[in-house]
Amino acid sequence: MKIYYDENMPFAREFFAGLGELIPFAGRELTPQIAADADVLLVRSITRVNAALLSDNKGLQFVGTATIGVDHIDLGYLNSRNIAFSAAPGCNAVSVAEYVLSALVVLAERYLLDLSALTVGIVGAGNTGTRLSEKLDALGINYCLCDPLLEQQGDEREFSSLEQVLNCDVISLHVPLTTTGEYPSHHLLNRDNLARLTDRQILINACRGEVVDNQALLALKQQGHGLKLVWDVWENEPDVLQPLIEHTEIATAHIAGYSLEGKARGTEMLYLALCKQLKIKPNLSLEQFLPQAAISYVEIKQHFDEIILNQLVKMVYDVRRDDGIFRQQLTSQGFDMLRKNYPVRREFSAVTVALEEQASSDVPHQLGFNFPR
Ligand SMILES: NC(=O)c1ccc[n+]([C@@H]2O[C@H](COP(=O)([O-])OP(=O)(O)OC[C@H]3O[C@@H](n4cnc5c(N)ncnc54)[C@H](O)[C@@H]3O)[C@@H](O)[C@H]2O)c1
Ligand SMILES: O=C(O)[C@H](O)[C@H](O)COP(=O)(O)O
Repeated sequence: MKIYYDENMPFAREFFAGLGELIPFAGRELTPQIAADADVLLVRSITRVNAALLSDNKGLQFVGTATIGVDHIDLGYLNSRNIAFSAAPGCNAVSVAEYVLSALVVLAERYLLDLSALTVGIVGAGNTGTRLSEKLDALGINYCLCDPLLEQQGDEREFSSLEQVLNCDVISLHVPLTTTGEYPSHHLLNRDNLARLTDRQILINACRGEVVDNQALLALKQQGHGLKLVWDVWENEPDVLQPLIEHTEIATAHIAGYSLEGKARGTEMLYLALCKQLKIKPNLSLEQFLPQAAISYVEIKQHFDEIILNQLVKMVYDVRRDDGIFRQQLTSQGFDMLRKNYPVRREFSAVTVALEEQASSDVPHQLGFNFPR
């Protein structure tokens, strides 16, 4: 069995070597000719899987994407050919939530904001929006959720309309990119509703670039609008709208979900899905492969407070590192290379936090850090 896999998929060799012959490919360079003899095709979001790519392939049995988003996959086409498919829902939701949290901590310090006095509007209350809301709960930060689809399905959480959420101090977008259905998200934020945002608001896009009209946003910023932007995803990646960068507070190369755990969980989920498809009992798990974090144990010797918490968050992940790399190296490296060479980043769960008075605070644990046993 020939298993083609994106070279940017951590631990692919470890997980799939026992299942067939492994052939790596560069995500944007896969052609119909190369893909012609694949039995299994494992991609990430930069490979468009559709009739054009699979025109020469007659034997494909399984397609997997080690990502949450599936907007690069023609699901109808795979279905029409009876090709099994699996995505990796939730694999990097924690990673994105930690990206947003790091951005909030950095902006709070930059502008002397009291985070506990702000309300965060979360658009899209699925895996990522929910992980973010849990972390905000841990910190006592208010939030509103907007997700008309979940609301219609009877999800019991309290929901707000998009209109209401766009009044929040922080707006964080976590929807899939869709162009059809009752609530398409393409240009969900457009010239009209962007213009209604105020100078004091923060807009975070870590879902898909096309959810916000980037040209309209640039025009607004060029008129001197004070809206603060945290921008991880861009319309038309990898050819991003470069003039927008100077108008952002934090700009990154679509890496919000790029914690080692987030990417590797995607690989593990595809391994499990492929084993199921092949009716093989899985015998590997991610814990076997994840290395210990470079800083894996922290002892806090004084009363746990907001200052310590902010230091802790930034110690594990300071989003300014990725913002700096993006601004300095986008031109020389290119968007895709920045992503390919992304430095290791770990999730809070890779770090054990010991408090001298262990009972003094539950916050680190609720935020996702480990407690010592
Ligand atoms: N920047 C990154 O690295 C990164 C990482 C992971 C995911 N993403 C993107 O974020 C998206 C969301 O991830 P997720 O894990 O939460 O997905 P998910 O499918 O678990 O949740 C998405 C939620 O959005 C809701 N939704 C759909 N259209 C909506 C609309 N118009 N208005 C409000 N809500 C709407 C859905 O009902 C669903 O509950 C993914 O589809 C992916 O494109 C980006
Ligand atoms: O949809 C997702 O899971 C994320 O956007 C993911 O981080 C995309 O990463 P890529 O497949 O482009 O490496």
